[in-house]
Amino acid sequence: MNHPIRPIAESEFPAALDLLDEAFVSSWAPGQIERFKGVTEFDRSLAAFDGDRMVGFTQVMSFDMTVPGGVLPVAGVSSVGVLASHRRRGVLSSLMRRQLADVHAKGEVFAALYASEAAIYGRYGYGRAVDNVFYTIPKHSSAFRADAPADPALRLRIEPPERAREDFVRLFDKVRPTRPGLYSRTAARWDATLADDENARGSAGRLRCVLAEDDDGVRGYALFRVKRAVTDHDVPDGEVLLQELFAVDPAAYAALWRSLLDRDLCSRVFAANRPLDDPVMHLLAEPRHLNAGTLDELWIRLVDVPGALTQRAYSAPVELVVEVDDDVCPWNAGRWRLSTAKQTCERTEDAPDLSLPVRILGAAYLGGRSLESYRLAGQIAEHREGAVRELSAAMSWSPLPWGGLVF
Ligand SMILES: CC(=O)SCCNC(=O)CCNC(=O)[C@H](O)C(C)(C)COP(=O)(O)OP(=O)(O)OC[C@H]1O[C@@H](n2cnc3c(N)ncnc32)[C@H](O)[C@@H]1OP(=O)(O)O
Repeated sequence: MNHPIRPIAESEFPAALDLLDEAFVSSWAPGQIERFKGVTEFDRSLAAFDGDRMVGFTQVMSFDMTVPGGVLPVAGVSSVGVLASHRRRGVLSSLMRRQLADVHAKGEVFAALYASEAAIYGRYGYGRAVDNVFYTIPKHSSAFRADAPADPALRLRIEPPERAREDFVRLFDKVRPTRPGLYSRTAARWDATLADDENARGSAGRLRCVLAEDDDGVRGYALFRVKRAVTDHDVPDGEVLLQELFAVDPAAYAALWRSLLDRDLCSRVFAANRPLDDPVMHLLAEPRHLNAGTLDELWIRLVDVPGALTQRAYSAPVELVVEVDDDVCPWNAGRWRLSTAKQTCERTEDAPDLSLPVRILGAAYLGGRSLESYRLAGQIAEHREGAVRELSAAMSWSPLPWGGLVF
């Protein structure tokens, strides 16, 4: 192998920082380095070397991720970079193969990542599993429907975020099992989420929060920043930049949104990353004013096809033979009989009902991607009429998947 690969020691962390700085053409701010170190698991960090020079890097962060009907350990792949001097020589491919073999050996049945570019990871068996939505709601068009939920018992509480951290953690952990894609946050991940130094603020001002609660406790929270601005005519024109908003019931959810949309001195709310089925669109009297766009969010790779398929729930019963193509993880390749009634997925030599690349199973795994649409795109071969629709219906899930926070 041209570029040997091995896990790095903690003493090699500065070299990894230099490499990522160069690969992403970015600069580390002091607080950022500590936060990044806090979420780095050195025994799960891999580097490729040219002599004693580190030329490629990637790491796995260990999470629990909600899947349809349960919660499973997942390998969160992050911080992938190759020096510009060593690109397009197969360094990334070697790192990806080694990483997937390690994940398989550890027993995690799937891996997840956020891609910097959508063209990179399909070749390694990752499928585009989640789309998110971003939108800008103008305050002047933000009226809610008359029947929007309201609860007079709810109160709003404003706090500096660091004082409400325990409330966020408790509330988030209540919401996390309810939506596929949401994943566990360590204390270091919370440190990064609540980071508020100059670098984290940028031009958007300090991190703020509002909580919705009643006498029994917190029912939701929103984290946001406010970018102050005025028009040429000195009219207040600030913008609320929503970082995250979670609530355990519709009235708390509506109250939090209302408090963001109604802020004085602001003319709009920008939400950069929300689930495709975000309920706010059903609260607005004129939802066209969401000004929405979509982007790919989580990419999912099934590392152990039978393990992954038997450890999620299904929306409809199905029994069929799936033929999987997987040259990166050959242990997945071949024919599998999936039976949701028996909750089994076993190797078989029977004729397949459909054939597909492993990336498409990954795309559908969290329940947010229609297999039928891949068939219509000519990427699934159907050998028995209706088989793709059956599997597509069984794998679909509500609510739609969403990771919510880039790792
Ligand atoms: C989860 C994350 O961390 S996402 C962040 C990814 N990193 C970045 O975007 C940082 C900047 N880019 C880089 O560091 C590098 O260009 C990388 C990591 C994207 C690619 O590394 P390389 O070592 O050049 O990739 P490698 O040579 O193994 O390429 C393998 C294949 O991927 C293709 N490929 C690599 N990068 C890209 C890209 N950005 N877009 C499309 N195709 C790509 C190559 O053409 C090659 O294709 P082939 O197999 O058909 O020949």
